[in-house]
Amino acid sequence: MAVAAVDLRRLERAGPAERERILRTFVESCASQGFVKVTGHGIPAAQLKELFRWTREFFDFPAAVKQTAPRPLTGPNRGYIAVGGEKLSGISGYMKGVRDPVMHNDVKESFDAGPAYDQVHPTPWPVGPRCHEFRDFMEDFLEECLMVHHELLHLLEEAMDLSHHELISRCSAGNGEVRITHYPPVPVARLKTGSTYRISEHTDVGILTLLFQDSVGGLEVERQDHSGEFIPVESSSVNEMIVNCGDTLQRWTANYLRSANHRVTYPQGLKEDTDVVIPARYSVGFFGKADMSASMAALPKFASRLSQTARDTETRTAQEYYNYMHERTVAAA
Ligand SMILES: O=C(O)CCC(=O)C(=O)O
Ligand SMILES: [Fe+2]
Repeated sequence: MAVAAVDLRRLERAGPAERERILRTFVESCASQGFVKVTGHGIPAAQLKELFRWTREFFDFPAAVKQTAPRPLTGPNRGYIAVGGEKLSGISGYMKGVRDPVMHNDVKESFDAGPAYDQVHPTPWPVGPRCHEFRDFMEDFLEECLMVHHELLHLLEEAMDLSHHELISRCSAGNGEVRITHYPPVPVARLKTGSTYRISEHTDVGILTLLFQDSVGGLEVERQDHSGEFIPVESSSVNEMIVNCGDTLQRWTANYLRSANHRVTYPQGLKEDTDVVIPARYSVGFFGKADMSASMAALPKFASRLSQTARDTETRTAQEYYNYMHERTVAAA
């Protein structure tokens, strides 16, 4: 049972029936799996190639340079997080209603860049040779992702018969961050114990995540029809973007669109191997977020899917929700 794929380039010349078919595949995949693969998204292949080149170069910077941009412990993700600095298992336990989730180690390092306009939570940029060029590239790429995110939300509005801007109006500021991640080489045996992941099972908190990955593999999503069972999500190239719904979108649609648990572990092709070292893996995600003052409550069209109590109890703003979830992922020093 693979994750469905859509080619948005086909919308350009599609007649009404073909347009409806493409949009239906998109929204139904978001509803049944929480994930969909997207090509024809408009981000040029050359820019994505350059993105992965910069990602590798950044993580090859001396540790002392990366440490000039440490992630602040509060507020949205911004800056550099060294290996061991984040535990996503703090989220999955909470989301599943487990009171004392087993904490797993995540073996990864990452850097998050937020919007240039955000002076409340400015991005700490690294200082050193090539750091200016890195910043320029990342700021341009973030702008590109914000446009694609906006476009995808328009398509979801159309596919779900929402009035114009019903989703967009809750994220008009263009909020979100680009995260580059490096998963260092790791012995497969270490991941097979179940206590260590490249990134442990979690849901994303935002609206849509746009993910680009190299060819190493290991990303898996939990089946919505078989809890606890995970299926691999591979990209045919870095140009094939993986789109997944976050908690915000699940809440706005009263659980119609699914914020599915996902994780990165050893590639399924290495299932039988016990003594190999899995090579380094790189991925880049854009995490679309709501305006900080936006409501987390369901949109009027979906509210009837919830009980009155459930409707009345969701009074948080996006900022309150994101801060609450964020606190759960900061690993104790
Ligand atoms: O590296 C990946 O493929 C997934 C990363 C991810 O799920 C995340 O950063 O939220
Ligand atoms: Fe994720």
